[in-house]
Amino acid sequence: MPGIPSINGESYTALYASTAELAQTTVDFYVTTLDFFVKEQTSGSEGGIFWLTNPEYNFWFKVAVTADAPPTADVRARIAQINSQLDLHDWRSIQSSFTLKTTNIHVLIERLRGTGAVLQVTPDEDNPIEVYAVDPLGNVIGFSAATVNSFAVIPPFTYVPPLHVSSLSTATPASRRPATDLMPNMSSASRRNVAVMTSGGDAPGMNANVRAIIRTAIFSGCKAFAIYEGYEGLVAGGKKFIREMGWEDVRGWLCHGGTNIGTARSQRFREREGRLQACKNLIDAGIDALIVCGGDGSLTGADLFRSEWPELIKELHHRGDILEEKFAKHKHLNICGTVGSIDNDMASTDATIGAFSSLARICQAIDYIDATANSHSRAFIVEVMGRHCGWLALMAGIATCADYILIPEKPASSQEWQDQMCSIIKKRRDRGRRKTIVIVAEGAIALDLSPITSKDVLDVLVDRLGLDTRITTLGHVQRGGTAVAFDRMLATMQGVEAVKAVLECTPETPSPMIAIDENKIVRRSLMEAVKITKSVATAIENKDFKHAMELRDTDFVENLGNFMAINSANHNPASLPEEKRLKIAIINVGAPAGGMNSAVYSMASYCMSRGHVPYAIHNGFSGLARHESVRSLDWLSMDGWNSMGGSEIGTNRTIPSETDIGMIAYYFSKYQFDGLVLVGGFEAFESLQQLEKARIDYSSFRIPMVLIPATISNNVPGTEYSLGSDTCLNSLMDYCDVIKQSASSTRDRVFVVEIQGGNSGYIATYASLITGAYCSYVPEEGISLAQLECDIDMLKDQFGEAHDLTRSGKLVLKSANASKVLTTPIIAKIMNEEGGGGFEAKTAVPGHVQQGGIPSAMDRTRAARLAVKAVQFIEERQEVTNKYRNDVEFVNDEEEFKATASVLGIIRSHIRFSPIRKLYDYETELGRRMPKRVFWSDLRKVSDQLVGRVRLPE
Ligand SMILES: Nc1ncnc2c1ncn2[C@@H]1O[C@H](COP(=O)(O)OP(=O)(O)OP(=O)(O)O)[C@@H](O)[C@H]1O
Ligand SMILES: O=P(O)(O)OC[C@H]1O[C@](O)(CO)[C@@H](O)[C@@H]1O
Ligand SMILES: [Mg+2]
Repeated sequence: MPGIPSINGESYTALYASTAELAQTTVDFYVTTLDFFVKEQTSGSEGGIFWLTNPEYNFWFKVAVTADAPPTADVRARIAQINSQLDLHDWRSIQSSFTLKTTNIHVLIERLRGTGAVLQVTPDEDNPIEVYAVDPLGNVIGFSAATVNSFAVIPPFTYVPPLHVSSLSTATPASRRPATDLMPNMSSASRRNVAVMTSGGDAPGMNANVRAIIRTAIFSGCKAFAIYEGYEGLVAGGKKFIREMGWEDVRGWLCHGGTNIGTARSQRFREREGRLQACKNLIDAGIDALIVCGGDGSLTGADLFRSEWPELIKELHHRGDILEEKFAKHKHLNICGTVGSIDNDMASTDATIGAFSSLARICQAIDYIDATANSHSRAFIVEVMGRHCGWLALMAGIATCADYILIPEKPASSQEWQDQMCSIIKKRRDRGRRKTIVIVAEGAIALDLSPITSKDVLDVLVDRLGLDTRITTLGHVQRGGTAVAFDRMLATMQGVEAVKAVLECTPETPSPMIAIDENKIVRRSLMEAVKITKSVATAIENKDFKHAMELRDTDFVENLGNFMAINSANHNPASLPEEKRLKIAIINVGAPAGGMNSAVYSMASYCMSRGHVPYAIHNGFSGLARHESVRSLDWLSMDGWNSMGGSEIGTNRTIPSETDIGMIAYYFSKYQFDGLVLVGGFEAFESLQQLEKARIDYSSFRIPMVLIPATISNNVPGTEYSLGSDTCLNSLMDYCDVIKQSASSTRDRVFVVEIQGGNSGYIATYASLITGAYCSYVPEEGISLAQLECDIDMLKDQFGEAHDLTRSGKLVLKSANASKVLTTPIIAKIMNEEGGGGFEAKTAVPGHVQQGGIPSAMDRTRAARLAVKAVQFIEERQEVTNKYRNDVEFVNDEEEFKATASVLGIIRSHIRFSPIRKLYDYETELGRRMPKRVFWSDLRKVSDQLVGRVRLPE
């Protein structure tokens, strides 16, 4: 050991790694930069971040050291001083050691040696320290966050062969570019051979899931395998069915429908003998982690396989089919489920991969049928899939305003459903509706569990109502086509999380299933999820329908309640007594966004079902101030609005202060509104803030007011989801798919696509993730020349590697506001200039096409859910606003009163009402019209990771 000099006379205790570790030295590393590092989300954490590099292999990684201590000026100064002492390009100058001392810890980087960097750490007694390595994209890798007390050794690096060769090219100077192929990741002991399979009915998004799993596994230093033909392939085994996959093998898969690795319904796997063979095949292929993407059946099979594994392997060992060494190595099956099925019938997750794509197909078909039904004044019975689950039928019913739905979860006696259906349809027809749509889930049943078929429904409509009726069975069209934006995102994020999960699992960890809870990707217990799913079937078999419904996710129950209420509109007696009925206004503010019409329709219909009078304020606040544009909404005039884009009641960006707020207050008073629903983006947010502020002067504003965020930019503080953003992503995705196809066919072409979104990079980031764009430039990051140069170099390399032989079109997405100087045409010009003829760059500007035409099924159904919640909020807060209606004194101070003007948002796994005052004062960057915190930053890393983009350290 060389002597350890002290810096600035700091004292420390030196502890050394085992000499065995040091003896394995193969390459020297050196510190290239040293920065101050604040660990995100842990207030007061601090430490140092170190970039280590190995010049020979062009490989970089970071070591971060943090401690729970507030960063002091003293610490910052000391780190800066150490920084200045380092010659960043001469490793010899730091051959000897240096010390970092923060308020709580000493960190000594004694020597940075080939197979591992030795960190020596002396923690303050009460403050254990987290030491971990992160890769060049900032992901925590191999050496997971661990609490250490004395020292930590970054495990040996493994040279991963360059599977995505293009990012390995030496054309870019080694000093500037980390090679993502050479991830150090984990010790060989913890490296895994990760396999993925798809099973059950194919579902749009399965390919995105497989792509994410394969690439994340490779990125993490694992070998990746695909098992072809589902469990059938697993039972058959061998190289034909269990194939190692490379980075390039899944290129372009994001936009493919179905599953490229095949799927099956396997009888053999249902037998123990088949599973025994599957066990052997997995072990023979050396696979030690299996990710199954499938529906309830597939995951039930996976759970059974997991539980039987110890017995299966023992039997194989006993028979002599596997040797001792393999028996010891594979004692535990590391398994994980990603839920892929159009049926959305798996418990513990809000959505399965493919369900929203299927819903989109159904809605599109019903939109088409609507036109012909309307023309002939006919009734149509549309039969949809879903097996024993009514989710598709229910959500399609909400999205298309169907007249009636029949689903397995809500069986009724023949008499009951026939009477109810006929009564609703008759009243609607009497009111002038020319068409009738009934959606029948294929699993619909009556109380005695006998199936209700489309033909049964047809007979009733013909015999009792005399309607000219047709049946349309949508069939496998529902499973076809490319995945919608949400499914591509869900599948990708689930894939990334699944690989993380299998790498983190220990034999003690219960097998996970990757789920989504509102807007958050979460891990759930596979066993639990399977258990609950099974109990739904059992409850139905036992005719315990109430319990079956309770076992479905809460939003299923909520959506069903909403459908029933909205559907009854003003045909049934109102559900509230006279004295509780209100006058509620709705207004659209800002640019048009998909789902605005559905929000108005659902709000008005729900109001009618309760006995409230819904009013629409047409043409925004300027419309109201100038033209008294208040109209009550009648049911028939809103017929068909759900499938229409834009805003039928008009919308504009005027906020109250820009028009006559006194007039607005006057009209609120004249119409005696008891509540206001605003639907819109940042202007709606500002409008709500101004009305809230003006409550002190105008008592007519002392009513509950709620904002449903609706903007393609998704930049409203207090929510992670705005209506219209999904529609926008889908239209942008379709646009990008077409552009990419053109670029790929022409070969060697890059399209720089200009994306809207104001100062929010949300759309560009998500679009990049779901289209497989090479990169996105967003306002939050700006565009550095160094990064642009690096990107151009990488593109050049990648096109160079492709040698014109493969489909090699690329997309670069650029938010219009990412840079004032580096505009879209200029970026394309620079690319052409600097690309050295290696590729051609062109621009594409989708402009307002991004607002989308017909709103997506997700925007329509979420609009309905949020609109009902908004009305419920207004009902619930009446008492509070009444209390303060004449009490100016409290208007400014009372928390409960302030909270009656709120934003209705989805935040991670919660639906939340956040008081506008709190959001405006503390969580908004007014100048940039943005929330202070964006929730999607991590997604950018995933995006980069999945296309092998190299990100320079900031
Ligand atoms: N109880 C079980 N035991 C063993 N294997 C099972 C079990 N249930 C299902 N599987 C396996 O999973 C395969 C797929 O199951 P299933 O046909 O129910 O589709 P799924 O995964 O539910 O997807 P989807 O419903 O979307 O078609 C089956 O063919 C079978 O091989
Ligand atoms: O494609 P298959 O094997 O006929 O199965 C159809 C079934 O698969 C699903 O599409 C998915 O489970 C169900 O909705 C439908 O009942
Ligand atoms: Mg199923």
